[in-house]
Order: sequence, then C-alpha cells, then structure tokens
Amino acid sequence: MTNTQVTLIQIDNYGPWTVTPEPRREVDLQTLQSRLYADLSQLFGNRDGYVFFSRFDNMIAVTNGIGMDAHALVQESVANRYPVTLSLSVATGGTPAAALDTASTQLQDAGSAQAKDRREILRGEPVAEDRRTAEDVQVAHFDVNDATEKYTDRIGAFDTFIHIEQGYAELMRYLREAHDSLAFFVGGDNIIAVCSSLDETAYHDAIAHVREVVDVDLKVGVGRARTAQPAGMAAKHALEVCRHDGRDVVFDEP
Ligand SMILES: Nc1nc2c(ncn2[C@@H]2O[C@H](COP(=O)(O)OP(=O)(O)OP(=O)(O)O)[C@@H](O)[C@H]2O)c(=O)[nH]1
Repeated sequence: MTNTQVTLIQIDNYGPWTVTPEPRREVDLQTLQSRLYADLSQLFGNRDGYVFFSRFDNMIAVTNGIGMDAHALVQESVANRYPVTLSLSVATGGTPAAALDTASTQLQDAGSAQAKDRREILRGEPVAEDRRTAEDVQVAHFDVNDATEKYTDRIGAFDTFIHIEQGYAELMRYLREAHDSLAFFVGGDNIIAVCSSLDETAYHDAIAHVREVVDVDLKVGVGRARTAQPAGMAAKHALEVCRHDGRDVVFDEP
C-alpha cells in the first residue's frame, strides 16, 4: 500500500492582492508565480520532495520525509523574500487523492483563501516515522509516444499543444476517478502521476482509455520509494526501458 504525504500550498489572500490598489500588471504576476514555483521546487526538492505547479496560486507537493519544522522554514523563507505569504496544509492517506482531500479540508477549516486574517497557516501531520515503508510513494512518469515525430515536427505548435493537453486532461480525470491518483502536466509531452497501488494491468487500462477517447498514445515508467525524488528517478529509468524495449508499461525493479 502507498502512504503518500501531500502538502497543499496556497498563496494567502492572493486574489485581492492581484487587484489592490488596482489590477497589477499581468507580466509581473506571471513572473512572481513562476519564480515562486521555482523556489518551492528547490526548497522541497532539496529535501527529496516534488512540487507541482497545478494552478500556481495553489500548488501541490509530495512531501514524504519532510517534517513540520522544514515546512515552517519554507514559509519563513518565502515570507522574507516575496510580497505574499503561504499557507501549508499537510496530510497523509492511503491514496494521494484522499490525502489531498484531507489537506484541503484542513485549510478550508482555517478560513477562506481570500480572508485577510488567514495568513501562514501550518496544519496537519507528516507520516509517522514508524509507519514509513520503502513503497510509500508510487510515481508514474507518462510520456506521449513519438510526440516529436507525430506532432512537434509535423503540425503547428498550437495544435500540438492541444493534442498533448487533451491527453493530459483525459489521463488526469481517469486516474482521479478510477484510482484516487493525481496527475500533473510537467512540460513537453510529460505527465507525472502520484498514484495509489496500481498494478501493471491498471496502467495498461489507463493508456488504452486515453487512446480510445482522445487518440493520444502514452507509455509509462513506474517507480516506488520512501520519498518522491527517488520514486521519480526510478520511474524515469523505467521509462527509458519502455523506450528501449518498445513496451508501454515498465515498473522499476527495486
Ligand atoms: N519534464 C520533463 N520533460 C521531458 C522529459 N523528457 C522529455 N521531456 C520533454 O518532452 C519533449 C519530447 O521528448 P521525448 O518524449 O523524449 O520525445 P518523443 O518524440 O516523444 O520520443 P519518445 O518519448 O521516445 O516516444 C522534450 O522536448 C521535452 O520538452 C522529462 O524527463 N521531464
């Protein structure tokens, strides 16, 4: 069984801030959001976590092995350097979606994302040390088959983008509904999913579903570990085996 620890990251009172005292320049908001994501990726990544930008004002991190003190340091570092602050809600669960639901509820209970007086909330609990196992995190790294040859080198950049995003949208919905798992677009033609304990058949079914509904061909490498970073690396190595052997689904061999 997986035991994913998820952290919901939310910029405090961001909506009002973007229009106070009057609407701020969009280029400045885009710069702030992407720099904040880059910083969080480093801050959590240096501690073996993964951060996904999702909606930018709300980001989602896989934080197995990262305690509350480290979360507090991340908040302090951001508050010292940015004109905005962050609330962090940490939760664990048998599935990634269940963990994120708990994290969301914890933060909603602390007040609205647009409440002036709700700042720098830090709530929740990490996975208890004695309950951690070598397979707490399952990361699936999906990739569109031959995206360069089929799309990038052949059709317009925007139509390529539509194909890739459609594949992502269908996969994200399917994994959420069928397996309580969370999939994130990470650039190029790549999607990284944080999964519950899916087996090989389940991945074949997910790939077949996406092919059938939106005609996008995927392959996937799957890795498992105590924390996100080594699970993600194992998934990348498994994906290389897919490429080499022409297979659609490969699990890493721990
Ligand atoms: N985030 C991320 N992006 C990647 C990674 N590998 C490749 N990409 C992106 O995906 C694009 C396509 O690269 P590939 O997936 O290697 O190429 P392909 O044409 O689909 O070929 P095959 O994957 O071998 O079928 C690249 O231009 C990168 O933008 C990765 O590990 N992580």
